[in-house]
Amino acid sequence: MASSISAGLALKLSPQRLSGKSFQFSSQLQFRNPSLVSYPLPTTGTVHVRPTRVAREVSPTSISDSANDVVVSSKSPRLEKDPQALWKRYVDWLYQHKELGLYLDVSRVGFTDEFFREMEPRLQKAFKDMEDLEKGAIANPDEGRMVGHYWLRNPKLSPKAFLTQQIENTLERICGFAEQVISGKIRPPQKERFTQILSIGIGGSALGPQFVAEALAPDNPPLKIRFIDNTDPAGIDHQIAQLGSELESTLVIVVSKSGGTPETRNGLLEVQKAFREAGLEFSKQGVAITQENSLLDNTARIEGWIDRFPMFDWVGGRTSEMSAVGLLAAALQGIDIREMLTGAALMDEATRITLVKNNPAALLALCWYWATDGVGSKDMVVLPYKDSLLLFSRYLQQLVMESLGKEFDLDGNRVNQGITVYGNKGSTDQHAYIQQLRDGVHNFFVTFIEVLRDRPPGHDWELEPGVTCGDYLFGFLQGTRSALYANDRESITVTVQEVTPRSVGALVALYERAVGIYASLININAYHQPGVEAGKKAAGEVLALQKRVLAVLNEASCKQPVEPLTLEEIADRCHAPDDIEMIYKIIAHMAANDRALIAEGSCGSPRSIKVFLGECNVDEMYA
Ligand SMILES: O=P(O)(O)OC[C@H]1O[C@](O)(CO)[C@@H](O)[C@@H]1O
Repeated sequence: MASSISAGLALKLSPQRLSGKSFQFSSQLQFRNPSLVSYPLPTTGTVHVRPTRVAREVSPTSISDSANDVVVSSKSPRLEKDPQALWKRYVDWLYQHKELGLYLDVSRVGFTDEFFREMEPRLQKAFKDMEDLEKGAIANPDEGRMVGHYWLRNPKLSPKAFLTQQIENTLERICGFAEQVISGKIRPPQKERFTQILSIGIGGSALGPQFVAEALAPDNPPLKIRFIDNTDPAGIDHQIAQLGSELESTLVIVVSKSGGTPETRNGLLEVQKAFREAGLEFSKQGVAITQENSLLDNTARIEGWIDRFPMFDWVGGRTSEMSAVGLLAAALQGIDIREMLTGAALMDEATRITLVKNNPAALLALCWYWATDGVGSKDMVVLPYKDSLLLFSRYLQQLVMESLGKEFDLDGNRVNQGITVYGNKGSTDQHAYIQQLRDGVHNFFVTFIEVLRDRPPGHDWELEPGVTCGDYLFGFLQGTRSALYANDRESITVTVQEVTPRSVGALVALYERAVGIYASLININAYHQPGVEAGKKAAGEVLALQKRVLAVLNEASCKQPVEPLTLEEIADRCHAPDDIEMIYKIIAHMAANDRALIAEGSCGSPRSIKVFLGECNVDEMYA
């Protein structure tokens, strides 16, 4: 029987208390987390709270459902504040990986022992899922493929000997190629050696290499890297202009697993045009990283580019940092890629341990579940206190959000899962948005990334008695952590000794595994991205409509005299009256780029516009 909820206040429902119950409610009721209720959410009526979610108790709450009345008040969870009890919690839960010099502190996340016990069987299932994955289970049912990024750092783990061979051969080829490029054995036609890398790719084909370049490239790398990761023409022009005459000594690496991503294709075409205009032969300076037989692979083969490296079907874009995608660029910048692989392999071993307390990825996943109620109710703010780790949050944004942000769970239930990730670096962000984190809306938890080594040995100095510049950075991290906690804002701290290829490899592996475990806890497929397709498809439709608009305008512009058209007329002649808004946007964009001319009116008042093309393309008319 349905209970009635009388609450005009913002509330946080405790899923365990309300689990499985139905409630009458009025429009006054606001759900702080609408995803806890079944869809769609009406303004009046009955809601059903999804059963069987293991989540935190909201404490203290005043839920009284006597006489069918449920009054729920919102209070932050009470976190332990007694210094001695906190110290005990810190010590009891501190995770350390000795060989990696990595620590994980989850003491400032307030999960209870009861929660931990309840999650234990689900974590054991997650470990089993991860084990199956590593053994080659089809973990991506709708794409019918294995998920094997773990094999990249331990090829012997792969379920087939030929895969082991492929991974090892590719690594050898990457190292050999990088050596030859750096030594000048492989060189551009008109220069002694390559000095620059221009990497073209997007998403998982860019974010890892960008993060690693920022984190690990030496001050004077053998080859400097820059990226084209968008189809923004001005952005592309900027990169090419920055290269200037060094285009002659630029190695262009085109990275695309599918080999057909439009942004990457466009970047390639733009760069090839720049090469032509500079009188350079692109094929002598181009390298492809892509799946065998993709469009990009075939193009590179037919055009005779310098080399091609494989992207394996069983490595997803967002987990491809330890494949050729990340390793080739890193090796060319003089980064020790075998150390990166070692760091990742060590972390992989550590995160296979089935004792939750000794498994840092499981601890992370557990904290995420606690902090977000297992439904993404809070955002993950990632704050590395180290400039070189600036791009870690952006890298994690794709890894976490593209993996976990799913509409349906594995049983087909609509769940709209995910965890929002953002952040830049500390202490810089302290002067931007930490104010809100401390005092404002409580919709996040923080992950601090701490680096113990401030500078290479021998370079430190005290800028005031007893205090270095790095002490300030340390102080700001600790201070922010304390200040947030004092106001019931939870945080995790990951600490590494230094930013090295090994620790960066370990961090990548840590988060890859945490995402895998968390995906299992919330029962979603972390290895596909069906939502991305919707945007791609819609973009394709816009471009198709633009072609029709152009054809209609061309026909009218070829008339004598030219016939400027209103938006309604264009929409009518395109047989797309419902698309008039999009047609308006297409015209406004074309007009801003001098490709359509406004004969009458202005874009500010769409109904007034009459438009035509500056030139009549007769060939187009009869095409
Ligand atoms: O490497 P590709 O195939 O060009 O894809 C780039 C990115 O696009 C996505 O598929 C999303 O569209 C990401 O998952 C991927 O990393």
